[in-house]
Amino acid sequence: MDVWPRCLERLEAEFPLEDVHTWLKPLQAARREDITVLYAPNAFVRDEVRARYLARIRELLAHFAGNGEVSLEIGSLPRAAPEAMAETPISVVPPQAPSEPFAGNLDSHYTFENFVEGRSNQLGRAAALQAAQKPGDRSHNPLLLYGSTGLGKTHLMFAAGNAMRAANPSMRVLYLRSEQFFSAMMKALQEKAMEGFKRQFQRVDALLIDDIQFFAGKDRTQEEFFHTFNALFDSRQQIIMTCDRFPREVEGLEPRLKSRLAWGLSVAIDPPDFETRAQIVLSKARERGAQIPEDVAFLIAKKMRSNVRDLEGALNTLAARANFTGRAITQEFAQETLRDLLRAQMHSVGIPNIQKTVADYYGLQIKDLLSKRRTRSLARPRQMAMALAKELTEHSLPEIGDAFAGRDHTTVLHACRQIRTLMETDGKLREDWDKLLRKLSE
Ligand SMILES: Nc1ncnc2c1ncn2[C@@H]1O[C@H](COP(=O)(O)OP(=O)(O)OP(=O)(O)O)[C@@H](O)[C@H]1O
Repeated sequence: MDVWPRCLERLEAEFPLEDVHTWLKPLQAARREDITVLYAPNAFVRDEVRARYLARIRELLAHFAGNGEVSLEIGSLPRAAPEAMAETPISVVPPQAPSEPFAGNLDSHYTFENFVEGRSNQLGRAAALQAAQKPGDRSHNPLLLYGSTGLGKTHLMFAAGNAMRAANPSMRVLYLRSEQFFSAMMKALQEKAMEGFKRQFQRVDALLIDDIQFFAGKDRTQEEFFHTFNALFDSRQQIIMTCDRFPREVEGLEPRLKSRLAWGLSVAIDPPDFETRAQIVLSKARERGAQIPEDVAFLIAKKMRSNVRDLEGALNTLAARANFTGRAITQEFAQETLRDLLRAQMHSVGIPNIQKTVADYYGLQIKDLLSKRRTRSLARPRQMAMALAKELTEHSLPEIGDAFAGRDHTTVLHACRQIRTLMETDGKLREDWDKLLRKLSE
């Protein structure tokens, strides 16, 4: 069946590599009469694929095979050995004899070496490195990396796990998405096998748990996780977790769990700045052997601000199209290929949106922001809003000036310079800038 590899190639360009490896690569495809049958190795994968990818798979099959009908089943192709799974649903730790080395389930692709460091992720990287070098040390146990989607939290978590195993190959590092913890626990409950479920964690030296916001509202899972957490913590096993926001802001997480999560070190990962974004594009291009000129990397970095996954998606689209058409990746080619993607990004933020966000952030009215009053409590937020408009939109300085009650373009220029200079010395202002950028990029 040659249609599935082509679909998979597309899916690889569209979804994060880690997800493709976990959910899509393990699928096996066959044709039955006129429909495509996809075999998932277990119910867990089947359900995840159904929920997250099936709609897109249907579209791609319709495109490549002329028929998008698909049946998603559990099983494997006759005679074909199913691919090894990164995880099994009930036994979260791969089964093995005590004397065997721990197989682990880390994605070895994600390392510190291929993580591009910038101001936005410097602390997170340093913390993950520390955890890797001194696992279990109270100064960074548990380590919690938080920030919005696609900013490299999972990458850093894997990098820490891989570094632990590189330094000490016998180290047993287990990676679990929170959904996996949940599903395995539910299954253990149904099968009255909770003791076995709990025991598994005693065998690991470090536990990496991704996206703990998923636990919100799931009381029994939280309780179980709480006990697992305590047991690991007490015996000085390193715990690394990620969350899409600061846990205190996650509604539906139990207070005692929230407080426990904050025991060690919590570090925010912010959206990368322009230079870091450009470096990431260049680094990812090198990794996949694509020839991307710097000006194209700058173009992508300038237009796509919110998340690294989107940057990667843009790069993958370019590389795939260049491969397909045999054309070189130039500025013109990139503009043409990414036109819709770039337009969608630009639409998302306009000057009125920036003014409203900044006004709300500082507790002001928009009319104050636009007024002629020059008190410092108004002037600084106003400058911030202008600088953000320059950073986030394609509007010229005179256009931005116009949108701020007809100010001159030199005023806007001054605001941009002022904010840039202050950011070097004023930590609070820098933090405001980062938070506003994050809000506007969501
Ligand atoms: N600084 C960076 N250097 C290199 N690659 C990066 C960097 N930041 C993010 N990435 C890449 O971006 C992609 C998304 O990152 P990752 O999956 O770690 O995000 P995340 O923050 O865990 O998102 P989510 O909350 O959605 O799980 C990955 O392919 C990762 O390698």
